[in-house]
Amino acid sequence: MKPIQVGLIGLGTVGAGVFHVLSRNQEEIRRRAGRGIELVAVNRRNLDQARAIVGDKAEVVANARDIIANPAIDIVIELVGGTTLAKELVLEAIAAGKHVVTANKALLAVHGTEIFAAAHAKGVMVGFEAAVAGGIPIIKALREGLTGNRIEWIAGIINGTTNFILSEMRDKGLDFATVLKEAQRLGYAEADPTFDIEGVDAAHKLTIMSAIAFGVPVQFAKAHIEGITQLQATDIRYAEQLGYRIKLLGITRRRDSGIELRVHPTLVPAKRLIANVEGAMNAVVVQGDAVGTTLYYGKGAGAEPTASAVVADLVDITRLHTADPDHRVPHLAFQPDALADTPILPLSEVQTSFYLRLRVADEPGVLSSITTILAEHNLSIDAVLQRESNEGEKQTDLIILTHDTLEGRMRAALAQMQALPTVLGPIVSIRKEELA
Ligand SMILES: NC(=O)C1=CN([C@@H]2O[C@H](COP(=O)(O)OP(=O)(O)OC[C@H]3O[C@@H](n4cnc5c(N)ncnc54)[C@H](O)[C@@H]3O)[C@@H](O)[C@H]2O)C=CC1
Ligand SMILES: N[C@@H](CC=O)C(=O)O
Ligand code: NA
Repeated sequence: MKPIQVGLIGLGTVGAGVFHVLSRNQEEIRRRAGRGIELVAVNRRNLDQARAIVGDKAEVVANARDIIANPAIDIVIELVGGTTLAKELVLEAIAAGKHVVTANKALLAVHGTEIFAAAHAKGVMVGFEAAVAGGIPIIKALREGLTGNRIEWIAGIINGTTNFILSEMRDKGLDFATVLKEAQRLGYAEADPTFDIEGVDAAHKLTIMSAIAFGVPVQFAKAHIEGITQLQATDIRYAEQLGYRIKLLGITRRRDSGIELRVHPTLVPAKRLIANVEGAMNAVVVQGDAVGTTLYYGKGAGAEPTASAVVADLVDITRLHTADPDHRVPHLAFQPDALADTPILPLSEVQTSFYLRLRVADEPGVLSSITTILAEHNLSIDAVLQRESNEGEKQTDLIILTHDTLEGRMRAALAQMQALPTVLGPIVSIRKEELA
């Protein structure tokens, strides 16, 4: 049978990885897919650089739209990034009856509903395994491997740049700016690194996983997003003393009243496997009612790890090419007419526990005035750590770990504690998850 013909738009880091993996593993891929997969045309802004990568193995075309218009091409790979041109290209490819593979999480988190509806109507597939946690087959696991379960929650380290920054700050005592530069040099960071450090990239990926896990549309605009820019080395150290690590987690959890969708620095017990995921590695924990806890770990970024996922999607599409849309794996796991309208919860209704650090006057009665406020708001304390003050010092740090509560209650208590004359600086609060 004739090989399936593929065109690639955006031959950058990931695109070059796709070219190399497809070339290197050609024969094995053909045996798995039942048909050869041939990259016949590529496009990138700089044509000479494109030629330097593919040589005479694929045609370099000057206009991306020539790939979409080519009737011989069955699958278009979109790897240009961003949400403007990428959206146009993906929708045009779908309209032209092409299957699409993309690694673009920003595009799908924001415009996924429109794109998946267009693909379903046209009877084509959109593969996006590479968009979440790069090479880790988490979309496959959620959409296929775990379909027997009611998913309860997902918590993941899904941004390599920020995990690398936190690891390096903790292990080597380096400052934030130095480590960010290193992450950029190593190619982990997004073109605009604020997407990484402000938690936006993680929220894009979390939004996609949440939709698949709970059968709701993608709703990036409702995600609560905090990055790591406000995190201080002091809190990383105190957390360690209490047996916790601080990780930037994406958490989505089913509650009776709705779905939590949040990205923020989080204290995680140091004994959990996910607390020990270091550097640019990614890890996702999924809790299903039947399977219990499962953990997926691996490289969430980089040319070939990400290409591994892109090529897996090409194989899937090749295998499903002739199946009609109603009998394919649905884009968001649930059938498009079976998506639920379960609300995404406002932050005040999120349930979590807290680490608090208060700079307080070192005098009698301070601790009791604080615990009284916590008790008034029905907040119960899990542990307290008071740093011994040095002789002559008139202030000290008070660290409190709480049990689970509603975020809204904690906000009200924080406002009251902050107003105490004995509380001397802004109170630091970081959410804590036991993940068990
Ligand atoms: N680099 C990584 O580790 C990962 C990247 N992704 C996603 O994969 C996508 C691609 O990322 P990278 O390969 O890292 O980016 P990149 O910047 O290395 O590559 C993008 C390529 O698209 C080309 N391009 C941009 N605008 C174009 C236009 N108007 N016409 C033609 N070509 C154009 C650029 O010249 C460049 O070669 C993005 O959506 C990114 O978020 C996803 C997972 C991991
Ligand atoms: N910038 C991202 C790259 C992959 O998605 C990250 O750091 O994880
Ligand atoms: Na993946």
